[in-house]
Amino acid sequence: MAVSTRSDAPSPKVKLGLCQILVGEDKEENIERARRAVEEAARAGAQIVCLPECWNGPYATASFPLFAEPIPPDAEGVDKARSPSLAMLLEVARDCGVLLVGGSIPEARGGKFFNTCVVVRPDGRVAALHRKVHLFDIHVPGGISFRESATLSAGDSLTLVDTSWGFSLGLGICYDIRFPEMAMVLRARGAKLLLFPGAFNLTTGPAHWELLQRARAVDNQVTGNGWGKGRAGLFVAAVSPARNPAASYQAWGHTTVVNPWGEVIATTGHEPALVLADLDMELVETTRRNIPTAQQKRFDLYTPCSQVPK
Ligand SMILES: NC(=O)CCC(=O)C(=O)O
Repeated sequence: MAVSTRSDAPSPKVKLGLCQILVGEDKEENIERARRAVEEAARAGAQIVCLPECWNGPYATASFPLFAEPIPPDAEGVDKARSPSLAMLLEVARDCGVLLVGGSIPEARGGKFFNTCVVVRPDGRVAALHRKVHLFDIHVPGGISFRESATLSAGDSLTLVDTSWGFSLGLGICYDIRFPEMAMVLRARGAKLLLFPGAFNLTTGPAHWELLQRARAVDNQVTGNGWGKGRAGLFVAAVSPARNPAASYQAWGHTTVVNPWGEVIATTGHEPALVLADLDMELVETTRRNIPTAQQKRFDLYTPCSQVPK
């Protein structure tokens, strides 16, 4: 697997490893590929490792129920036969001693299916579950049509994970990145890194994948006085599957990390790759001090969008 790495962080505090893996029709193979990718990331020194959206089976509405697994709230009770993807995540996080953001897998729960990200601590305990809250239902004539809601249900809460490096990371899944309100709430609750397992496509990928990451990195902080030489916002990373020519849905790839100034500090093409980036979380503090828009917001002038008459 190609290793792509680039970072301008002056004093690295945490190393991120993003696994852009190939996903096919064979669930067992997908699980083994994901396990090997996490191991490779850990060997390369990654402390936080992230897999892509829907890595245990094809990204297709008909496949979600077929590849879905129960995700019991108490990981102790995991039945390896029924939840082999989850069992692997718990095992490999513990074996490698990494904080593992387990991309997403389809989850079977109460007669419904969700697109769910499991986060596992380095000791193998589940830290959080994020169920994709914005379902990918779009129709771009001549481009892409997709309706996740044909087989999936939406989650109903936002997810933040505290880390042993003294910062919280906010989670979203793919289409969730298009909703700045969600990023703003995660940031307001303390997120300094937003991670999005995702799978954009060949229509929206070239147009919006990088743009949205750069926007989310800076959009809470870009205006105001005192620019100085500071930087703005928070770190954002999005992790895609590699492109599989045999798949019905062609993933864009281009797993990317953006710093709080909105600069791409690590990225790759559409082949399988491990993308590494050193994150200096102090940059987040510096930028928030130098461009203090959080303190300058005029909430007295902003009618909440939900209350604006249609
Ligand atoms: N899997 C997804 O949610 C895809 C989102 C996407 O491609 C977009 O343009 O948004």
